[in-house]
Amino acid sequence: HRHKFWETQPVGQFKDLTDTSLPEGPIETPTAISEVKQEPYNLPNLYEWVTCDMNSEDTCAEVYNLLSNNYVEDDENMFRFNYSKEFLRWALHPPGYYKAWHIGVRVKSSKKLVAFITGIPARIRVRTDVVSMAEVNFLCVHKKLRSKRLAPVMIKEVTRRVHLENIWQAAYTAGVVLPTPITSCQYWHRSLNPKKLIDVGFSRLGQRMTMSRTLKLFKLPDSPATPGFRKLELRDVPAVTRLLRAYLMQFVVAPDLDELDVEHWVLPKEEVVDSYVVESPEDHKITDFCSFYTLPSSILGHPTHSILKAAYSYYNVSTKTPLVQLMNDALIVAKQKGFDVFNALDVMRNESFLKELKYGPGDGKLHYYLYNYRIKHILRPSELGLVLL
Ligand SMILES: COc1cccc(CC(=N)NC(=O)c2cccnc2OC2CCNCC2)c1
Repeated sequence: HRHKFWETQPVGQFKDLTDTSLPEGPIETPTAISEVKQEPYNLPNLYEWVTCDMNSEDTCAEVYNLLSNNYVEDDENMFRFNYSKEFLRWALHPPGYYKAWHIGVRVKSSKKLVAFITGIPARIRVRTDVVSMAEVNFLCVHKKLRSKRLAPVMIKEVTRRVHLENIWQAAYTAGVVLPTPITSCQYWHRSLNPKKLIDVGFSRLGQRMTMSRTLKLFKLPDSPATPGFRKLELRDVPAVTRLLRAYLMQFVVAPDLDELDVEHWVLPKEEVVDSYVVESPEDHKITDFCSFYTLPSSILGHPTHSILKAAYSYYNVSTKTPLVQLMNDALIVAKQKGFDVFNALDVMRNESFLKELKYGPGDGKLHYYLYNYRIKHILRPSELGLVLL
Protein backbone atom coordinates (compact mmCIF):
# COMPACT_ATOMS: atom_id res chain seq x y z
CA HIS A 1 0.00 0.00 0.00
CA ARG A 2 2.06 3.03 1.15
CA HIS A 3 5.42 1.49 0.13
CA LYS A 4 4.34 -0.88 -2.64
CA PHE A 5 7.89 -1.00 -4.03
CA TRP A 6 9.97 -0.96 -0.83
CA GLU A 7 7.92 -3.77 0.70
CA THR A 8 9.26 -6.00 -2.07
CA GLN A 9 12.91 -5.10 -1.37
CA PRO A 10 15.52 -6.57 1.05
CA VAL A 11 15.41 -3.63 3.43
CA GLY A 12 14.40 -3.40 7.07
CA GLN A 13 10.60 -3.50 7.09
CA PHE A 14 8.64 -1.49 9.65
CA LYS A 15 6.85 -4.69 10.76
CA ASP A 16 10.25 -6.24 11.64
CA LEU A 17 11.38 -3.36 13.88
CA THR A 18 10.15 -5.12 17.00
CA ASP A 19 11.46 -8.56 16.00
CA THR A 20 14.79 -8.49 17.86
CA SER A 21 15.46 -12.13 16.91
CA LEU A 22 16.40 -11.02 13.37
CA PRO A 23 20.22 -10.95 13.12
CA GLU A 24 22.22 -7.84 12.18
CA GLY A 25 23.81 -8.06 8.74
CA PRO A 26 22.87 -8.92 5.15
CA ILE A 27 19.19 -9.71 4.64
CA GLU A 28 19.59 -11.74 1.41
CA THR A 29 22.71 -13.79 0.63
CA PRO A 30 24.64 -12.97 -2.55
CA THR A 31 23.91 -15.04 -5.64
CA ALA A 32 26.33 -16.12 -8.37
CA ILE A 33 26.80 -13.33 -10.91
CA SER A 34 25.48 -15.75 -13.58
CA GLU A 35 22.21 -15.73 -11.60
CA VAL A 36 21.89 -11.96 -11.88
CA LYS A 37 19.51 -10.75 -14.59
CA GLN A 38 21.87 -10.17 -17.54
CA GLU A 39 19.70 -7.75 -19.50
CA PRO A 40 18.36 -4.36 -18.35
CA TYR A 41 14.89 -4.07 -16.85
CA ASN A 42 12.10 -3.06 -19.20
CA LEU A 43 11.27 0.62 -19.43
CA PRO A 44 7.95 1.97 -20.71
CA ASN A 45 8.03 1.82 -24.50
CA LEU A 46 8.91 5.45 -25.25
CA TYR A 47 12.12 5.35 -23.18
CA GLU A 48 15.57 3.76 -23.35
CA TRP A 49 18.50 3.27 -20.98
CA VAL A 50 21.72 5.16 -21.54
CA THR A 51 25.03 5.01 -19.68
CA CYS A 52 26.16 8.57 -18.94
CA ASP A 53 29.85 9.27 -19.52
CA MET A 54 30.38 12.21 -17.14
CA ASN A 55 33.76 12.89 -18.80
CA SER A 56 31.83 13.87 -21.92
CA GLU A 57 31.19 17.61 -21.75
CA ASP A 58 27.86 17.23 -23.58
CA THR A 59 26.59 14.38 -21.40
CA CYS A 60 27.72 16.12 -18.22
CA ALA A 61 25.89 19.25 -19.36
CA GLU A 62 22.70 17.23 -20.03
CA VAL A 63 22.90 15.69 -16.55
CA TYR A 64 23.59 19.12 -15.04
CA ASN A 65 20.54 20.61 -16.78
CA LEU A 66 18.24 17.72 -15.81
CA LEU A 67 19.23 18.02 -12.13
CA SER A 68 19.26 21.80 -12.17
CA ASN A 69 15.62 21.85 -13.33
CA ASN A 70 14.20 18.70 -11.74
CA TYR A 71 16.18 17.60 -8.66
CA VAL A 72 15.41 17.96 -4.94
CA GLU A 73 13.66 21.11 -3.70
CA ASP A 74 13.10 22.22 -0.10
CA ASP A 75 9.71 21.58 1.48
CA GLU A 76 8.44 25.02 0.48
CA ASN A 77 9.68 24.71 -3.12
CA MET A 78 11.71 27.92 -2.78
CA PHE A 79 15.12 26.35 -3.46
CA ARG A 80 16.45 23.53 -5.64
CA PHE A 81 19.89 21.88 -5.38
CA ASN A 82 22.11 23.13 -8.17
CA TYR A 83 25.08 20.74 -8.27
CA SER A 84 27.76 22.07 -10.64
CA LYS A 85 29.25 20.00 -13.49
CA GLU A 86 32.66 20.00 -11.78
CA PHE A 87 31.00 18.78 -8.57
CA LEU A 88 29.13 15.99 -10.42
CA ARG A 89 32.33 14.77 -12.08
CA TRP A 90 34.06 14.77 -8.65
CA ALA A 91 31.14 13.04 -6.92
CA LEU A 92 30.88 10.32 -9.56
CA HIS A 93 34.57 9.57 -10.26
CA PRO A 94 36.05 8.32 -6.99
CA PRO A 95 38.74 5.61 -7.12
CA GLY A 96 37.30 2.41 -8.64
CA TYR A 97 34.10 3.97 -10.04
CA TYR A 98 31.99 2.14 -12.64
CA LYS A 99 30.74 4.17 -15.61
CA ALA A 100 27.91 1.61 -15.97
CA TRP A 101 26.53 2.84 -12.64
CA HIS A 102 25.86 6.31 -14.06
CA ILE A 103 22.48 5.53 -15.55
CA GLY A 104 20.26 7.79 -17.65
CA VAL A 105 16.87 7.38 -19.33
CA ARG A 106 16.31 9.04 -22.68
CA VAL A 107 13.17 9.54 -24.80
CA LYS A 108 13.81 7.21 -27.79
CA SER A 109 12.57 9.72 -30.37
CA SER A 110 14.05 12.99 -29.11
CA LYS A 111 17.03 11.48 -27.20
CA LYS A 112 16.12 13.93 -24.37
CA LEU A 113 17.55 12.91 -20.98
CA VAL A 114 14.56 12.61 -18.64
CA ALA A 115 15.83 10.60 -15.67
CA PHE A 116 19.06 9.74 -13.88
CA ILE A 117 20.37 7.58 -11.03
CA THR A 118 23.93 6.82 -9.91
CA GLY A 119 25.98 4.50 -7.78
CA ILE A 120 29.61 4.76 -6.69
CA PRO A 121 31.56 2.03 -4.89
CA ALA A 122 32.46 2.58 -1.22
CA ARG A 123 33.74 0.47 1.64
CA ILE A 124 31.42 1.13 4.58
CA ARG A 125 32.06 -0.28 8.05
CA VAL A 126 29.03 -1.26 10.11
CA ARG A 127 30.35 -1.89 13.65
CA THR A 128 33.27 -4.26 12.92
CA ASP A 129 32.03 -5.43 9.51
CA VAL A 130 33.61 -3.63 6.50
CA VAL A 131 31.18 -4.07 3.60
CA SER A 132 31.63 -3.21 -0.09
CA MET A 133 28.60 -1.09 -0.93
CA ALA A 134 27.24 1.19 -3.60
CA GLU A 135 26.40 4.74 -2.52
CA VAL A 136 23.28 5.49 -4.54
CA ASN A 137 22.52 9.13 -5.25
CA PHE A 138 21.11 11.67 -7.72
CA LEU A 139 17.86 9.79 -8.38
CA CYS A 140 15.98 12.28 -10.52
CA VAL A 141 12.89 11.94 -12.73
CA HIS A 142 11.85 14.90 -14.90
CA LYS A 143 8.96 16.80 -13.32
CA LYS A 144 6.74 15.96 -16.31
CA LEU A 145 7.28 12.19 -15.85
CA ARG A 146 6.48 11.89 -12.14
CA SER A 147 4.03 9.17 -10.94
CA LYS A 148 4.79 6.99 -13.96
CA ARG A 149 6.51 4.57 -11.55
CA LEU A 150 9.89 5.22 -13.21
CA ALA A 151 11.79 5.46 -9.90
CA PRO A 152 11.24 1.78 -8.90
CA VAL A 153 12.55 0.49 -12.23
CA MET A 154 15.56 2.86 -12.01
CA ILE A 155 16.34 1.61 -8.52
CA LYS A 156 16.03 -2.01 -9.72
CA GLU A 157 18.33 -1.26 -12.70
CA VAL A 158 21.09 0.34 -10.62
CA THR A 159 20.75 -2.57 -8.16
CA ARG A 160 21.11 -5.05 -11.03
CA ARG A 161 24.26 -3.33 -12.31
CA VAL A 162 25.71 -3.22 -8.79
CA HIS A 163 24.98 -6.97 -8.38
CA LEU A 164 26.87 -7.63 -11.64
CA GLU A 165 29.98 -6.27 -9.86
CA ASN A 166 29.36 -8.73 -6.97
CA ILE A 167 28.30 -5.96 -4.59
CA TRP A 168 25.13 -6.69 -2.56
CA GLN A 169 24.66 -3.73 -0.24
CA ALA A 170 24.01 -0.02 -0.71
CA ALA A 171 23.71 3.21 1.27
CA TYR A 172 21.46 6.14 0.40
CA THR A 173 19.63 9.10 1.95
CA ALA A 174 16.24 10.67 1.39
CA GLY A 175 14.20 13.54 2.75
CA VAL A 176 11.24 11.17 3.05
CA VAL A 177 10.65 8.25 5.43
CA LEU A 178 10.91 4.88 3.62
CA PRO A 179 11.32 1.39 5.11
CA THR A 180 13.44 1.75 7.25
CA PRO A 181 15.85 4.54 8.31
CA ILE A 182 19.03 3.48 10.14
CA THR A 183 18.94 7.00 11.55
CA SER A 184 17.15 10.30 10.94
CA CYS A 185 19.24 13.47 11.08
CA GLN A 186 18.19 17.01 11.72
CA TYR A 187 19.83 19.59 9.49
CA TRP A 188 21.09 22.92 10.79
CA HIS A 189 22.06 26.17 9.08
CA ARG A 190 24.55 28.83 10.17
CA SER A 191 23.91 32.23 8.56
CA LEU A 192 27.00 33.83 6.97
CA ASN A 193 25.18 36.44 4.86
CA PRO A 194 22.01 37.03 6.91
CA LYS A 195 20.80 39.96 4.84
CA LYS A 196 20.65 37.86 1.65
CA LEU A 197 19.18 34.86 3.52
CA ILE A 198 16.35 37.06 4.80
CA ASP A 199 15.89 38.77 1.39
CA VAL A 200 15.39 35.40 -0.33
CA GLY A 201 13.21 33.93 2.40
CA PHE A 202 15.69 31.28 3.57
CA SER A 203 15.73 32.87 7.02
CA ARG A 204 13.34 35.15 8.88
CA LEU A 205 14.27 38.11 11.08
CA GLY A 206 14.13 36.83 14.66
CA GLN A 207 11.37 38.32 16.84
CA ARG A 208 12.51 41.48 18.64
CA MET A 209 15.51 41.52 16.23
CA THR A 210 16.46 44.40 13.93
CA MET A 211 18.51 43.78 10.78
CA SER A 212 21.55 45.56 12.27
CA ARG A 213 21.26 43.44 15.44
CA THR A 214 21.03 40.34 13.23
CA LEU A 215 24.15 41.33 11.21
CA LYS A 216 26.02 41.81 14.49
CA LEU A 217 24.82 38.46 15.86
CA PHE A 218 26.25 36.52 12.88
CA LYS A 219 29.38 38.65 12.36
CA LEU A 220 32.63 36.67 12.13
CA PRO A 221 36.35 37.65 12.39
CA ASP A 222 38.23 38.22 9.15
CA SER A 223 40.66 35.34 9.70
CA PRO A 224 40.82 31.98 11.53
CA ALA A 225 41.79 31.96 15.21
CA THR A 226 43.78 28.71 15.30
CA PRO A 227 47.57 29.02 14.85
CA GLY A 228 48.71 26.68 12.03
CA PHE A 229 45.27 26.58 10.35
CA ARG A 230 45.96 26.25 6.60
CA LYS A 231 44.63 24.69 3.41
CA LEU A 232 45.13 20.92 3.10
CA GLU A 233 47.84 19.96 0.58
CA LEU A 234 48.71 16.69 -1.16
CA ARG A 235 51.63 16.13 1.26
CA ASP A 236 49.10 16.09 4.16
CA VAL A 237 47.10 13.13 2.78
CA PRO A 238 48.93 10.35 4.70
CA ALA A 239 48.62 12.19 8.02
CA VAL A 240 44.99 13.20 7.41
CA THR A 241 44.14 9.61 6.43
CA ARG A 242 45.57 8.34 9.73
CA LEU A 243 43.71 11.06 11.65
CA LEU A 244 40.41 10.43 9.86
CA ARG A 245 40.54 6.60 10.09
CA ALA A 246 41.21 6.76 13.83
CA TYR A 247 38.46 9.34 14.39
CA LEU A 248 35.80 7.48 12.37
CA MET A 249 36.35 4.29 14.41
CA GLN A 250 34.13 5.70 17.16
CA PHE A 251 31.02 5.62 14.95
CA VAL A 252 28.80 2.61 14.28
CA VAL A 253 28.54 3.32 10.53
CA ALA A 254 31.42 5.09 8.76
CA PRO A 255 33.39 4.93 5.52
CA ASP A 256 36.61 2.87 5.51
CA LEU A 257 38.82 5.40 3.69
CA ASP A 258 42.34 4.71 2.41
CA GLU A 259 44.85 7.35 1.21
CA LEU A 260 43.52 7.27 -2.37
CA ASP A 261 39.98 7.84 -1.09
CA VAL A 262 41.12 10.71 1.15
CA GLU A 263 43.08 12.26 -1.71
CA HIS A 264 39.99 12.14 -3.93
CA TRP A 265 37.41 13.25 -1.37
CA VAL A 266 39.23 15.96 0.55
CA LEU A 267 42.02 17.43 -1.56
CA PRO A 268 40.74 21.00 -2.10
CA LYS A 269 39.01 21.46 -5.46
CA GLU A 270 37.90 24.97 -6.48
CA GLU A 271 34.13 25.45 -6.02
CA VAL A 272 33.72 21.76 -5.14
CA VAL A 273 35.40 20.93 -1.83
CA ASP A 274 37.49 22.90 0.67
CA SER A 275 39.59 21.39 3.42
CA TYR A 276 41.96 22.69 6.05
CA VAL A 277 44.43 21.22 8.50
CA VAL A 278 45.91 22.52 11.75
CA GLU A 279 49.68 22.03 11.63
CA SER A 280 51.09 22.44 15.12
CA PRO A 281 53.64 25.31 15.00
CA GLU A 282 55.90 23.48 17.51
CA ASP A 283 56.35 20.07 15.91
CA HIS A 284 54.58 20.48 12.52
CA LYS A 285 52.27 17.56 13.31
CA ILE A 286 48.76 17.61 11.78
CA THR A 287 46.45 17.65 14.78
CA ASP A 288 43.05 18.60 13.29
CA PHE A 289 41.19 18.74 10.00
CA CYS A 290 37.96 20.19 8.69
CA SER A 291 36.23 20.13 5.31
CA PHE A 292 33.07 21.32 3.60
CA TYR A 293 31.63 20.85 0.11
CA THR A 294 30.06 23.45 -2.21
CA LEU A 295 26.44 22.83 -3.13
CA PRO A 296 24.62 25.93 -4.35
CA SER A 297 20.86 26.05 -4.63
CA SER A 298 18.80 27.81 -7.27
CA ILE A 299 16.50 30.38 -5.69
CA LEU A 300 13.17 29.79 -7.42
CA GLY A 301 11.36 32.86 -8.69
CA HIS A 302 13.27 35.61 -6.86
CA PRO A 303 13.53 38.91 -8.76
CA THR A 304 17.13 39.77 -7.85
CA HIS A 305 18.88 36.68 -6.39
CA SER A 306 19.18 33.45 -8.39
CA ILE A 307 21.76 31.41 -6.47
CA LEU A 308 22.18 30.59 -2.78
CA LYS A 309 25.85 29.77 -2.14
CA ALA A 310 25.85 27.01 0.48
CA ALA A 311 28.67 25.11 2.16
CA TYR A 312 27.93 21.68 3.61
CA SER A 313 29.95 20.33 6.52
CA TYR A 314 31.81 17.20 5.33
CA TYR A 315 34.39 15.41 7.55
CA ASN A 316 35.95 17.11 10.58
CA VAL A 317 38.49 15.70 13.02
CA SER A 318 39.72 17.43 16.15
CA THR A 319 42.41 15.89 18.35
CA LYS A 320 43.96 19.08 19.81
CA THR A 321 41.95 22.15 18.74
CA PRO A 322 38.51 22.21 20.40
CA LEU A 323 35.97 21.11 17.74
CA VAL A 324 33.93 24.27 18.33
CA GLN A 325 36.99 26.45 17.59
CA LEU A 326 37.89 24.38 14.51
CA MET A 327 34.33 24.68 13.18
CA ASN A 328 34.28 28.40 13.88
CA ASP A 329 37.42 28.70 11.74
CA ALA A 330 35.56 26.76 9.02
CA LEU A 331 32.74 29.34 9.24
CA ILE A 332 35.29 32.16 8.99
CA VAL A 333 36.96 30.83 5.82
CA ALA A 334 33.57 29.96 4.30
CA LYS A 335 32.40 33.53 4.89
CA GLN A 336 35.64 34.83 3.34
CA LYS A 337 34.95 32.65 0.28
CA GLY A 338 31.54 34.28 -0.19
CA PHE A 339 29.24 31.48 1.05
CA ASP A 340 25.85 32.67 2.22
CA VAL A 341 25.13 29.78 4.61
CA PHE A 342 26.95 26.83 6.19
CA ASN A 343 24.85 23.67 6.59
CA ALA A 344 25.48 20.72 8.89
CA LEU A 345 23.69 17.56 10.00
CA ASP A 346 23.59 16.56 13.67
CA VAL A 347 25.76 13.51 12.83
CA MET A 348 29.11 12.57 14.42
CA ARG A 349 30.02 15.14 17.09
CA ASN A 350 28.34 18.04 15.35
CA GLU A 351 25.74 18.41 18.13
CA SER A 352 28.56 19.76 20.36
CA PHE A 353 29.04 22.94 18.34
CA LEU A 354 25.74 23.65 16.57
CA LYS A 355 24.09 25.83 19.21
CA GLU A 356 27.29 27.54 20.42
CA LEU A 357 28.16 28.57 16.83
CA LYS A 358 24.65 29.97 16.27
CA TYR A 359 23.31 27.34 13.86
CA GLY A 360 19.54 27.32 13.57
CA PRO A 361 17.54 24.12 13.02
CA GLY A 362 16.38 23.43 9.47
CA ASP A 363 12.76 22.56 8.74
CA GLY A 364 13.36 18.98 7.67
CA LYS A 365 15.19 15.74 8.29
CA LEU A 366 17.58 13.68 6.26
CA HIS A 367 17.02 9.93 6.65
CA TYR A 368 19.85 7.41 6.07
CA TYR A 369 19.24 3.91 4.67
CA LEU A 370 21.14 0.69 4.07
CA TYR A 371 20.01 -1.71 1.34
CA ASN A 372 20.16 -5.46 2.11
CA TYR A 373 21.76 -4.91 5.52
CA ARG A 374 19.73 -5.04 8.74
CA ILE A 375 20.87 -3.24 11.85
CA LYS A 376 19.36 -4.30 15.15
CA HIS A 377 18.60 -0.86 16.55
CA ILE A 378 18.03 2.42 14.84
CA LEU A 379 21.13 4.58 15.45
CA ARG A 380 21.36 7.97 17.12
CA PRO A 381 22.69 10.55 14.60
CA SER A 382 25.81 10.85 16.79
CA GLU A 383 26.57 7.18 16.02
CA LEU A 384 26.68 7.91 12.29
CA GLY A 385 30.02 8.81 10.68
CA LEU A 386 28.91 8.90 7.03
CA VAL A 387 28.23 12.06 5.00
CA LEU A 388 26.74 11.57 1.52
CA LEU A 389 26.85 14.31 -1.11
C1 LIG B 1 18.66 25.35 0.54
O1 LIG B 1 18.33 24.65 -0.64
C2 LIG B 1 17.74 23.42 -0.51
C3 LIG B 1 17.48 22.76 -1.71
C4 LIG B 1 16.88 21.50 -1.66
C5 LIG B 1 16.56 20.88 -0.44
C6 LIG B 1 16.85 21.56 0.74
C7 LIG B 1 16.51 20.94 2.07
C8 LIG B 1 17.26 19.63 2.19
N1 LIG B 1 16.72 18.56 1.82
N2 LIG B 1 18.54 19.68 2.72
C9 LIG B 1 19.29 18.54 2.88
O2 LIG B 1 18.94 17.43 2.49
C10 LIG B 1 20.58 18.71 3.59
C11 LIG B 1 20.68 19.54 4.69
C12 LIG B 1 21.91 19.62 5.36
C13 LIG B 1 22.99 18.85 4.93
N3 LIG B 1 22.88 18.03 3.84
C14 LIG B 1 21.71 17.97 3.18
O3 LIG B 1 21.60 17.15 2.09
C15 LIG B 1 22.83 16.81 1.44
C16 LIG B 1 23.06 15.33 1.67
C17 LIG B 1 22.04 14.49 0.92
N4 LIG B 1 22.00 14.85 -0.50
C18 LIG B 1 21.67 16.27 -0.70
C19 LIG B 1 22.70 17.16 -0.04
C20 LIG B 1 17.45 22.83 0.71
